[in-house]
Amino acid sequence: MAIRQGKILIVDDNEDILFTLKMLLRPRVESITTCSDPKEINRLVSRNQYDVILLDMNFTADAVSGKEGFYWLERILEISPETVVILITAYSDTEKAVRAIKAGATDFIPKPWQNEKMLATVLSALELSFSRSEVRTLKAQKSALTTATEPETEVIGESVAMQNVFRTLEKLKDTDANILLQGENGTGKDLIAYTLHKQSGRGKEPFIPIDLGSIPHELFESELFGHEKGAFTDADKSKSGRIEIASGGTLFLNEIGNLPLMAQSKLLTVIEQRKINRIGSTQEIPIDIRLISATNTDLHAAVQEGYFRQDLLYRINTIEITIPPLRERGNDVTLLARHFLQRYCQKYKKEIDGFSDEADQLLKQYNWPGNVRELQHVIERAVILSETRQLQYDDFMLRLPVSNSQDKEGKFNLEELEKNTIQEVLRHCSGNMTQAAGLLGITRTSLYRRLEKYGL
Ligand SMILES: Nc1ncnc2c1ncn2[C@@H]1O[C@H](COP(=O)(O)OP(=O)(O)OP(=O)(O)O)[C@@H](O)[C@H]1O
Repeated sequence: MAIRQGKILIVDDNEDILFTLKMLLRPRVESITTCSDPKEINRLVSRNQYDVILLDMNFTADAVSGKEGFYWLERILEISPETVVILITAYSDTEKAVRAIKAGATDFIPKPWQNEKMLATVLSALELSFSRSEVRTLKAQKSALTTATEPETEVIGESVAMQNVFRTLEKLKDTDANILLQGENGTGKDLIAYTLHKQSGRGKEPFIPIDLGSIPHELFESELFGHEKGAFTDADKSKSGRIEIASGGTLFLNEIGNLPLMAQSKLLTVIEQRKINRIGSTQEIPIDIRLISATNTDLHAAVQEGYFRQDLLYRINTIEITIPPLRERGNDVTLLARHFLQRYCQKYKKEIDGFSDEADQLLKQYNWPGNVRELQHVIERAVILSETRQLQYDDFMLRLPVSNSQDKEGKFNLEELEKNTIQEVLRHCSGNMTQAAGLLGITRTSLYRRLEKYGL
């Protein structure tokens, strides 16, 4: 007969009973812990996530009333409200049984028990514990779904570069292939990932994003894989990870290049075996996810440099899509600028018809190191500050030494422009990194990366 997954704790001060129960349950249940001293309950339950606890009602201090059993039942449910507790007693009566159930026990077994009945009760208690855990996962999914904001727009673009992207997206409509989106910050990778999800057969299932660029390294694994109570110092509750929550739908791993090597190998195992173990648990949870990843770094170079696992890259990049930077999208800048102008005029109840010629020229000539996100911020800020019916050059606060940045052949030197922009913005923000990153429309991490690159 199959062994049932799950962790059981048996608490009874009679060693013979502990031994007999262990022998009875061992062939059918994966993990059994016994304990003869109820004072150990606090420690054990705080550090482990038991699915079911079999608890004696009468210990040596008071052999008959069951008071101790009720006391320990309360303690257990205080520490771990999700645990299924079954009470066992030699002095059973209906009144005690009713009290036990009211106090939160799931079942009540009189001593001496019949083996078959005991086994059936324990197995259905395990079943109940797993259903409860499924309900918790569904609740976590629901809250992740309600907190994940839906994009306010569809992907806008008429340039050749974007039309190529749209053609690839169209081909991927009915596939479940793992996709890697590559592109600079703010180019629209999040938005495209969401669009891919919505167009797929999983469109009605959850889309669960996780931004590996913004969560602290020490939380990566617990965010991704979840954890059991007691798995580490601060783990006072069990928690489903994002992979588990995304099951049935799409998991979007943004800034996957930030994943440390240790977590990379765990992720690889998850993708290959299609199951996960929460941290601190041996229980395997089957998962069914479509994976979309995004990065602003060159993962192939990271593989060469030893920062990224090649086998993982091959798993996540069945199809690789490069999202072009805004400066390579020609007239899309104007198209997007008009789109954002309309949106923010509505939001801030302003009446602005368009851009002055000078402002229009600036939008076209500017380098947009922070891409669409930067354009969006620039327009929003300009709409808020503008006092005229047309947005003016000065409203954008983008005075760039554009003409000085032409190289000998008369072409714009993009790196030079980016460096100048960063310097200008840093001066403008008096060196405040968070503010500067916000104005540039990039994350603080990528601002630091660029400062390092340009030796600023
Ligand atoms: N083609 C587009 N049409 C309309 N809006 C866009 C487009 N591309 C990006 N945006 C908007 O620009 C903002 C930044 O886009 P998004 O967050 O998708 O970029 P990203 O590449 O994922 O950035 P990061 O690398 O920093 O995570 C969002 O508000 C998004 O809705």
